[in-house]
Amino acid sequence: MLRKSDGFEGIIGNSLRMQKLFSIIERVADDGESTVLIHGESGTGKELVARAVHSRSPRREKNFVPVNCAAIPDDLLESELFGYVKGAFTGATQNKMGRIQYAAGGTLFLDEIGDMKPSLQAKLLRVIQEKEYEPVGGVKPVPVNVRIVAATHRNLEQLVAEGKFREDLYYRLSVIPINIPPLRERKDDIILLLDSFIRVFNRGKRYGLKGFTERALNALVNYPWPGNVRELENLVQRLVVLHGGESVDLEDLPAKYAAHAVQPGTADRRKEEQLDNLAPIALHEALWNGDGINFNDLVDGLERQLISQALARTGGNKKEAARLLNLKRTTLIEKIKKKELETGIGLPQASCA
Ligand SMILES: Nc1ncnc2c1ncn2[C@@H]1O[C@H](COP(=O)(O)OP(=O)(O)OP(=O)(O)O)[C@@H](O)[C@H]1O
Repeated sequence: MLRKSDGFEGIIGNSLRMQKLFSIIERVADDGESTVLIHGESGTGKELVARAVHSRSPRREKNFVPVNCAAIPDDLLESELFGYVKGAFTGATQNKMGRIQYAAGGTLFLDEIGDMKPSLQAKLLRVIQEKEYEPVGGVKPVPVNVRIVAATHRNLEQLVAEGKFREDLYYRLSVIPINIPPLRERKDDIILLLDSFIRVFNRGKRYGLKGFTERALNALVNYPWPGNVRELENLVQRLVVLHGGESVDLEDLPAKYAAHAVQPGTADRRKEEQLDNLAPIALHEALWNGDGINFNDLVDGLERQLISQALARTGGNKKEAARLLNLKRTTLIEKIKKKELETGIGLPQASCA
């Protein structure tokens, strides 16, 4: 069973980076007004984060309106966003409400904001600064109260430097920047995500996917996931269809994933790498904010993750998990009880053959 700490508003993750992200979302949502700029590679969950900001905010009773600026042709985007008045152009036989108006009182999510053309950037700036806009063909400004949450996978600062994005809009948008780390920088979340999507895609299936062998899991954890969580989600969906009723072994994975299998003899090197990696993870600068850190929570979170991952790798076998963790079995059992992990262990037996 997934525990509350394994995710937030449908965003799965319990790595330290994600825990930090969840607490930022909570603060930002409480504020309810400031403009937010979410940065992250494709498939990292930018829309999920934007939805979480909305549904935790005082605006939650009003609409959350997503607009993908890259998916709508430039000439249509203006009337989509701002609406138009009757007679504005041939074919405008009646007034049409724009998505900004539809989001009034709520949140307008502008995905791929880096693709917005300069004339629209100017109109958007007016919405943020003056809280008003003019529909296409309109002469009277219309007041609107909307929170703008924008997202991009591009480097907006660089676009500003290249003269492709308005500097004043950039500063207005990035009042609160939120950065979503790519999956390869939070590998601790991979097993949790696999488990979570297996549950989702197994639902209602006669023969659900049983899980992964340790060899397969190792390859997936090593893989760099350029398409991030979306790619992982798609892979699990495909495996559920192709291997329902079985466990997925290394040979069952598509070649590009299987190519990341751990070669025999590299285990010791990996252990050393893990030790080397531990310090930067634990001391990551992003953890620190003005109020300092919550030492006990962070240490507890790290222990929970290590225990859940060891249990996942051993199909819930505590003796084996204790061996992987180099802990006494009794110490591990004590920790599991103390942390109430007994019924909520990361993966069910079935998820890791
Ligand atoms: N942490 C997560 N937990 C659960 N599902 C996730 C997570 N991150 C992303 N997803 C899922 O991955 C898919 C892509 O997420 P989303 O559309 O929010 O990403 P995005 O960063 O906005 O991508 P793009 O930039 O390509 O639009 C969705 O199906 C979403 O539900």
